[in-house]
Amino acid sequence: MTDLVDFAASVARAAGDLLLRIRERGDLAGRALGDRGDAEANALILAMISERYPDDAILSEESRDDLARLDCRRLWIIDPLDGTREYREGRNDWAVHIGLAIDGAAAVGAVALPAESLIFASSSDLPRPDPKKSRNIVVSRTRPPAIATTIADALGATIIAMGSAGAKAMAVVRGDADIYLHEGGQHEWDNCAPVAVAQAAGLHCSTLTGAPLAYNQREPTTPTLLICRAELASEVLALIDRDGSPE
Ligand SMILES: Nc1ncnc2c1ncn2[C@@H]1O[C@H](COP(=O)(O)O)[C@@H](OP(=O)(O)O)[C@H]1O
Ligand SMILES: [Mg+2]
Repeated sequence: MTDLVDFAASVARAAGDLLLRIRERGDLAGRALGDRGDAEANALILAMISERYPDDAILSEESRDDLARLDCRRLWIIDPLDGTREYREGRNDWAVHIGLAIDGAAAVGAVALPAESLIFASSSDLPRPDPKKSRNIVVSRTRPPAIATTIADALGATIIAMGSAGAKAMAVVRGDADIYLHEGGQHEWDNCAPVAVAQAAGLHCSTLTGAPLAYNQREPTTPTLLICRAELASEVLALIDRDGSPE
């Protein structure tokens, strides 16, 4: 497994460096910048994975979905640029996701936060921050879930809006936040690598009903997402249940 984790991290690093170079060139802006970053990072990632692991299937946000993946035990699930909006805006909260699902579970992952020169991988040397007295909940900048307010009120927590599923999940891994909540749907590439890293860091990962997250599904979507400190999971899930299930 170490080889796979190191490889995922090296791919995330290479794609992140490329995305930084494209943005720093300064010749593109807005949608054109996002499109160029998506396309070039995707091409680099696909080339690196297919050269090293030619028998593995790949699911990418930026490539046609080949359903032959359903017959493969191993599926690389990649988002070359998660938080495209934030990348285009010159912000730091965007990420590269390199995940590997094995038998439908998020087994290996690397998440790069290139604008912060950080890479997180599903290895054992992840930060294990101590719980703080004050609580933070990270949510989407553009699609904050209504349930976050109920949970923030109950826990006395502060809601922080941030772009990118990877950046939010890594905020919990780093200890900057305690809970990441999402509803309204995502695709498997938005959360496979972040969940692999979060699980390796000992965090709770599930849907908002507490159901396990599944990967390499025919329809590669995730209804809702909860990533939080393990000791908060039952309280948060009970609050969501009491409020009325979002699914
Ligand atoms: N309701 C929804 N349906 C599909 N994808 C969603 C979604 N809400 C968020 N996402 C995706 O999840 C990622 C993180 O979103 P957010 O920053 O709002 O939390 C984004 O990925 P991309 O930037 O790769 O498109 C976004 O497109
Ligand atoms: Mg994404």
